[in-house]
Amino acid sequence: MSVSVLLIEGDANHAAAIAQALAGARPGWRTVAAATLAQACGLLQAGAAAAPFDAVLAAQHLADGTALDLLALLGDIPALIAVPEGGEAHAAHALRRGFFDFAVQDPRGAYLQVLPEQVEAAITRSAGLRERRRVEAELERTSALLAEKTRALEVTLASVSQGITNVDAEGRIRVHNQRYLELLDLPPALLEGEPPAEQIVKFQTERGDFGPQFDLIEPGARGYVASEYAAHGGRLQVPDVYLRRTPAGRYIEVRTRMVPGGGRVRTFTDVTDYLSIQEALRQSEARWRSLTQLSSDWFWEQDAEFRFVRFDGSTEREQGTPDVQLYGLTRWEVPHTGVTEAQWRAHRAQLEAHEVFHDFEMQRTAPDGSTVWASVSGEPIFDAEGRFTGYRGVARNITERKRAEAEIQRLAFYDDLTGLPNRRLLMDRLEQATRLGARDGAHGALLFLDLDNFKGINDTMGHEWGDGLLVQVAERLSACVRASDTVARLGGDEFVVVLQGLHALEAEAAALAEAVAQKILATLNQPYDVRGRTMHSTPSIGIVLFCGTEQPVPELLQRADLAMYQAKSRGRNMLCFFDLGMQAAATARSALEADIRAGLQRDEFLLHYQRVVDADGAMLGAEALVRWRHSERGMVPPGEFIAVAEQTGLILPLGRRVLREACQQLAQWAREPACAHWTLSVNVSAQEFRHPGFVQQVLDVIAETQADPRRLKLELTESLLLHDVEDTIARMRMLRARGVGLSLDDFGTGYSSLSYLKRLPLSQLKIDQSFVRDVLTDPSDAAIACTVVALANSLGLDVVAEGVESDGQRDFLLRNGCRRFQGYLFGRPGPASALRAADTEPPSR
Ligand SMILES: Nc1nc2c(ncn2[C@@H]2O[C@@H]3COP(=O)(O)O[C@H]4[C@@H](O)[C@H](n5cnc6c(=O)[nH]c(N)nc65)O[C@@H]4COP(=O)(O)O[C@H]3[C@H]2O)c(=O)[nH]1
Repeated sequence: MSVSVLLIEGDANHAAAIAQALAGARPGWRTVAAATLAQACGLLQAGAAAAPFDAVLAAQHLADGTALDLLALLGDIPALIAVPEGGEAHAAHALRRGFFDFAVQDPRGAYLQVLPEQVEAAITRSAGLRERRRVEAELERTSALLAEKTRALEVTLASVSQGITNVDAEGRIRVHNQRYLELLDLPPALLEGEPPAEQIVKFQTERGDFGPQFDLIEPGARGYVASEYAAHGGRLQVPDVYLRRTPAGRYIEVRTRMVPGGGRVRTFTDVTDYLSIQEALRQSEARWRSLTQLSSDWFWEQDAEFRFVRFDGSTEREQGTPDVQLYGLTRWEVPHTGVTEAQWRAHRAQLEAHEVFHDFEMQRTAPDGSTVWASVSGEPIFDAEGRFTGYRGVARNITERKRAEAEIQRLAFYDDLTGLPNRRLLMDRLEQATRLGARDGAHGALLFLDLDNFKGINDTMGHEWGDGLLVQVAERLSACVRASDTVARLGGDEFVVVLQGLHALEAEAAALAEAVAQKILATLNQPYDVRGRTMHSTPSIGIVLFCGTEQPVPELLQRADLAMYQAKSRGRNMLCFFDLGMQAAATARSALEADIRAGLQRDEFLLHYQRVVDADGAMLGAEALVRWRHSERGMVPPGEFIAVAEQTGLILPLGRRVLREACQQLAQWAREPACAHWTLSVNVSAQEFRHPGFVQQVLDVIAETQADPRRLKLELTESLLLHDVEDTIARMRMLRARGVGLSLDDFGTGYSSLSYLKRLPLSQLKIDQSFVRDVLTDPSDAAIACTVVALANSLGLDVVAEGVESDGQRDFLLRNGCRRFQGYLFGRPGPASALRAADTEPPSR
């Protein structure tokens, strides 16, 4: 073998000699001598780079601390130390410290004696030794690494939240962690000595861990039935993943993984919390499902660009649009109505500001053409980082509510029959019109219309025709004015037209208003075709101008109403502007009303009586005529207050008083033989007669006063026949059944219809004094008077002529069959006492 040796000796000559000797003994060896450590270092360094040495041989005296330095340079080559024979002890320290590998015997204590074989053997032994050392070092490092890894594994196993076991091919539990013991509540001692897994199962079985009470309620694919497991002694082939329940009530998910070599690793995970969260989630989803399925609301979600991405709930039914048509669209891209541009802008601004919004209402047309109203509320959605991801919310079909609202609005503000604004809306529009007038200085006009003959039409033809006429009048009125004007129906046959912005000058405005009113007159005068019948109707129109808010709206209406009455009293079918004279009359009327009220309270009303006589002038009875003994005005005749009493309803208390006094008078006469046969007529207004309690009131008064009903005659007027004739007849029959006489006053002046006359249970007709007055001079009045007498006779009724002032009149009437008379010719109305006194004397002619 060719060896390269570095020799180091403190003496250069010695070193060289040794090198030479070695080289001589082994030709081919390279022997290099170094006399100093520094030199040796240099050579070694050079050798490491170029021609490495196989060994270094040093003299014993170098086996001290300095050898350390040398050794540092030796690298991986054997280091020999030459020691004198038996001198190894000297080198022991260096050898022990590993500075040198071997001590080479030098029998004579000189290097010269170092044999090449010794160097070769040293090199060989050194190689083995080094290899062993290397292996040992490697082993040490590996076991240290293993120990470290084992520690790390143990720490890991101890810190994981799962229980873990490793069962080898023989079924012994080789590895387990603390968590495994905790989860299955196993005593640590049970796992000592790597016991067979069956031993654990046995322990658990004995403890009762697998009783039926731990069966999973819903074993399903992932669960297993604990009682079965026990029955199989733990040898049940369990699935790779299953769920078990522990006596502690925890749910453990067990996963088994086979490992190479036949063993298996099991993990035990406590999934109780997970399951309860899952259950809570399931419940929550079930709730959500119930909500969406049972509620008529629907739920929606949009992405960050406000496009629909999800719908839950009865959307198609309620929304009127299938979901699929809405996905990917924004709310404003879905065809809609009922939302103005400004409302959309406001809504989009809200969305862009990521604000919560409530009850945004919109309207869509469903595929079937119906209108669907929806109310939408929503809130923005943000992800975990707070980024806006869209909107979600709820929507509700509010079509019914909208319909109801519209209906309420219609009922509240519009007339049901004609669809025109009603009084409430009219008042509102009038307020607006007067405010507008105040701003722009233009006059407006209020036209108050009443149909002249409407009541007659309604009564004679029926309500259907009356309603039909009103609808057509409404249409014609609307056609006569501008869209900005208002046509309203106040009720019955009363209409109001509000004309706005006519003219700044009053005269001009009046002319314009009159033109419109004339147009209305002409239009409403045209014949109507109602339910196939041609009808005629005319209006009376009252007009009042307004400019600004000076006159309160109710007063304007009142003035127009007054003007309308004026138009009526001037002959109907005409228009009349309001003037202050009318106002004065109205004021006087309300003063009179207050006065009548006070008069009733002060008991200022009394009765005068006017005689009714037979052909011989003998007294048959009398007519009671009310008088008002006014504290300031003296005796006021009924002509001055009856009409107002009728208009204001005061006729009811007044009439009651008259009836009571008349009946008392009758009862009084009954007690006096001379007058016991007298009858007494009492005037009854249509309004009184129609009052629901009237018949009973008459009967009560009769009973109370003990008057003989057969002596009482109620004088009714023809105006009674204008309303509900059947009811009138029924009431009359009730009174007649109790013996009360009924007389038709003023016959021939009003609406008398012969057909009615036949059906009315009357006992007497009165010839109105307007016919009697001119009976001698006016042939037609004479003819009427004679006809009434003939009619009464043919119907078997008494007939009385009233207002007879002259013998001529009396004689004419007598000649023509009239046997009863009343009038100044026989006596003026006066107190009852005067009546009796007069009766004792011959009638004054
Ligand atoms: N020119 C003229 N007039 C004559 C003559 N004879 C009687 N008169 C008047 O003619 C009226 C007859 O009463 P009427 O037709 O029922 O008309 C009555 C009646 O409609 C009503 N009235 C009177 N009293 C009552 C009452 O107690 N209740 C009701 N509801 N109305 C009454 O007032 C009307 C007027 O009553 P009065 O002013 O008392 O006027 C009475 C009477 O004074 C005559 O020969 N020539």
